[in-house]
Amino acid sequence: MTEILLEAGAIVKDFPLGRGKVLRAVDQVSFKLRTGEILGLVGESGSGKSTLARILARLLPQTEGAIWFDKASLASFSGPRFARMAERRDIQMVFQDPLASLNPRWRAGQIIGDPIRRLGTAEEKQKRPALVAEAAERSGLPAALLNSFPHQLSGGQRARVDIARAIVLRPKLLILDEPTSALDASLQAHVVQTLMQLRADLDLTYIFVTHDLNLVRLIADRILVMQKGRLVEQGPARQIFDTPKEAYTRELIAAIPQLGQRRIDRTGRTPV
Ligand SMILES: Nc1ncnc2c1ncn2[C@@H]1O[C@H](COP(=O)(O)OP(=O)(O)OP(=O)(O)O)[C@@H](O)[C@H]1O
Repeated sequence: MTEILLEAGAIVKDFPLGRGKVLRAVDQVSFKLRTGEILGLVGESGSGKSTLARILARLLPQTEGAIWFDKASLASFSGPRFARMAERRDIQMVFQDPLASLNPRWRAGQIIGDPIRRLGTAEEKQKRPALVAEAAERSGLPAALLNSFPHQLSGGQRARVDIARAIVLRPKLLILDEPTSALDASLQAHVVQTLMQLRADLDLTYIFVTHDLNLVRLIADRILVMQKGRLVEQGPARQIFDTPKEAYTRELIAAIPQLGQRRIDRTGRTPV
């Protein structure tokens, strides 16, 4: 059995709606993530996936509950203090819409190197150009594009800039929030292939947030199913697809178009 990398205990997130009312976006979510796993987080739009992902990445504070990462409690480290912690560099997030998340005034190389500037050691800062070049290459971004601004890049290239930024400090965990949803199907497959290769090469653990159950079925080890902020079902991917317990999960699966039509190899090798 591999070690637990992250544990979430009864996470709750309330957003204030005014007049004392709140929207409970995440409701008592608990799960464990093992080192090396690909955990798929699925559920319909508005079910709380992105909110949970942002809480786990420490981009948003939870209202209640605890998060343990690599045996340390993150609950007591929030906001500015967490930003300077070693754990901050070990958990990185890849975003849904890189055009919205990448600084439009920075060149790709500057964006990729930004985590080094903020969180890197003196040695990493000195080696920044080489580390940026390596992360770009691993992410499939041609070196010639490091001088480009985000708007000068294609959607696929922007996704690769965001991935390179996320891996430049060699994190342990990547939280990927619909990283390919802005791309067309063939580009999606290429980017997922790159992610699988990176995971194998850099020993990464993934939490993959997606609407795309077809993709999750192909790549995830375990799946969490969310509905209205609650975790309604969790288990090994095969079990979730073959013998779903909840009616909601059965509905999600029934809505999948053309199950199994795409070919993505978890090891990162190009399918033959
Ligand atoms: N900053 C916020 N303030 C108020 N409500 C919010 C905020 N962020 C999210 N919500 C609400 O929380 C609920 C969960 O949203 P969330 O984005 O986490 O769902 P999701 O499952 O990721 O959806 P999608 O797949 O469409 O991205 C929604 O009702 C949403 O409107």
